[in-house]
Amino acid sequence: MTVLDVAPDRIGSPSAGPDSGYAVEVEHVSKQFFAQPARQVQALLDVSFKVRKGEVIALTGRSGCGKTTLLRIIMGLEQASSGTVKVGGKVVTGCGLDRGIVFQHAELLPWRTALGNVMFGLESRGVAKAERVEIARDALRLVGLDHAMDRHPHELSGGMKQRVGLARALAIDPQVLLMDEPFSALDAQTREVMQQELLDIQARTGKTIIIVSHDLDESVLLADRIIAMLPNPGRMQSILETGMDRALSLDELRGSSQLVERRQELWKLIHTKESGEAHR
Ligand SMILES: Nc1ncnc2c1ncn2[C@@H]1O[C@H](COP(=O)(O)OP(=O)(O)OP(=O)(O)O)[C@@H](O)[C@H]1O
Repeated sequence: MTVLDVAPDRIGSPSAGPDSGYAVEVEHVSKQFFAQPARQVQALLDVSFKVRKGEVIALTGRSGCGKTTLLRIIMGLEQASSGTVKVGGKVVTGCGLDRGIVFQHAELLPWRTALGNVMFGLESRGVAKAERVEIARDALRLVGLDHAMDRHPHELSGGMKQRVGLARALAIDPQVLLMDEPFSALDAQTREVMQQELLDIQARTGKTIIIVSHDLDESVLLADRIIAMLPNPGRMQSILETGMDRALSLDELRGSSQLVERRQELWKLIHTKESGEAHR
């Protein structure tokens, strides 16, 4: 047992809002960027969906369909031009302790150890030092880095760095874990190991997870539901239930006909033309 299993409010939870029963509610979110005075990019147009507590959702689509922008808006790193996002029934107005984020590259502080990096996020949140150490150790154990807590980033492999990034996000015990292409920079074998570990951690902690991925297999394997998105303007095409049997390991699912069928279905959805035809 770790602190992450047993003490959800150890670090302090965000002020409670009315509980809608959903972990995340995205309501009519649009986003325009004004890249140059005369050039407006419609990164997102009227995106709405709800995420149940403990659900794993993938945001998938071709390059430029607004996946990262949507994740950043949910995180509170970017403001929607219109529409709202609620987390635990509370409108998002900026970053908060109820959300943790993992990026494609962990961006660790090079002068700090793995433990020091995980503790860093807790420092700015005013957690007492003894408690910081304990929570950071628990988080690093959860991601399988018991043996490497005192190593600096240059002594860690790519997969280990991503594990530290995951531990850093989990240490604040967020209600929702947001992940932006977290495994795409890893070699294929490490990626497969980490995908399984993520689902194991999810099963243990019950975290709600929203993961951005352009990898269709990864989306189908990890998610309960997939938000299929289209570009120009960035928008939702549809929501696909993956229906994967969670009693099976990812290794077992990788060889299944169900995965092949769902991947093909998803490919068609994200390559839909306005007319409804699929193109290559
Ligand atoms: N800060 C910004 N300023 C101007 N345009 C932006 C900005 N951020 C994103 N965009 C534009 O918004 C659109 C959506 O970008 P976003 O990065 O969210 O897409 P994505 O689906 O995550 O793409 P990829 O899969 O290539 O990472 C793109 O056209 C992009 O060029």
